[in-house]
Amino acid sequence: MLSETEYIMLKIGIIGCGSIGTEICKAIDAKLINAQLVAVYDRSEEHGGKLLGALSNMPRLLSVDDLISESDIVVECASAAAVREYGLEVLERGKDLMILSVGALTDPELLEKLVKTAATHHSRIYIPSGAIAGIDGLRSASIASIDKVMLTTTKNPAGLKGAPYIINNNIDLGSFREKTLLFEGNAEEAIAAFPANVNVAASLSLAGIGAKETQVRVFVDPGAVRNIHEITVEGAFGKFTCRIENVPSPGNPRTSFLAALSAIATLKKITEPLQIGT
Ligand SMILES: NC(=O)C1=CN([C@@H]2O[C@H](COP(=O)(O)OP(=O)(O)OC[C@H]3O[C@@H](n4cnc5c(N)ncnc54)[C@H](OP(=O)(O)O)[C@@H]3O)[C@@H](O)[C@H]2O)C=CC1
Ligand SMILES: O=C([O-])CC(=O)C(=O)O
Repeated sequence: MLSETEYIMLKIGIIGCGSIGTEICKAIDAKLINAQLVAVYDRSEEHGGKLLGALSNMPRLLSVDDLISESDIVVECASAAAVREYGLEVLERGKDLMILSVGALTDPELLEKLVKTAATHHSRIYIPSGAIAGIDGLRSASIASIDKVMLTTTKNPAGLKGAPYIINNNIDLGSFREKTLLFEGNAEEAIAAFPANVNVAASLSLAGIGAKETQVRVFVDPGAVRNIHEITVEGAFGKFTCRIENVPSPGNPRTSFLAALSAIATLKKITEPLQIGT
């Protein structure tokens, strides 16, 4: 947990130097956030080196151990495996943790361990809204009863390439000529099937009624130039629907640009006195 003076200049360490990590680092470099980028880490030396080359105020490329020591908050933007490998250690050492690979938290044991560890060590876990809007409304709505949360995701074949569901079912992504339903299930099943494509299903689950009750549909559309997420929530408050047409990141067609912007906005929120939104 940060003291009042430390809020003045948050020390950030980034695990994962891919498309989201790069955008966050560039935002800190451009002084969009009142924070210091102290260290980055990536298992790919190439990605780490490329990122450093794109920054004017170069952070250090450190081991995870040293990165945690140097940081007030560690931002995971690598993979669900990275959450499992490093999440607990960050929190045990009293540092805050931001998680982008939210799908990791559909494992109830890991979620419980992380939350308990954060509570014991007075650290916080931040989950940005990521590539969707509507998390604020869902959190408010979930104070009363919720009857339904449904996510419908539509991506171009390039945005679904490499997913376990595609590989295990021998799906030829090049064979689709029109928008087609590929998958229907709950958020837990969706994360297992598309771990790098529907982390947003995990965020919705955490904000709402859990991964078993949150419904997910995944469409492939060869004509889609954007990553589209449609969200329907119904409950005691009434009903809302939300449709986000995301521009994919240039470096990773699976990941929407909004996901990186959301992480940047969350870091800004941590450093600023005025807190807007639920
Ligand atoms: N919450 C949300 O709304 C969203 C979440 N995401 C998730 O955020 C994460 C980052 O996305 P993105 O930046 O697009 O991903 P990228 O693939 O562009 O970058 C991830 C980087 O992290 C590295 N990496 C992966 N696992 C580890 C590990 N265990 N230890 C160290 N480095 C690791 C990768 O190396 P290598 O190339 O060798 O794998 C790669 O360099 C992903 O898990 C993605 O699924 C994405 C979009 C939206
Ligand atoms: O970026 C997106 O559109 C969503 C995504 O990949 C995810 O939630 O994992």
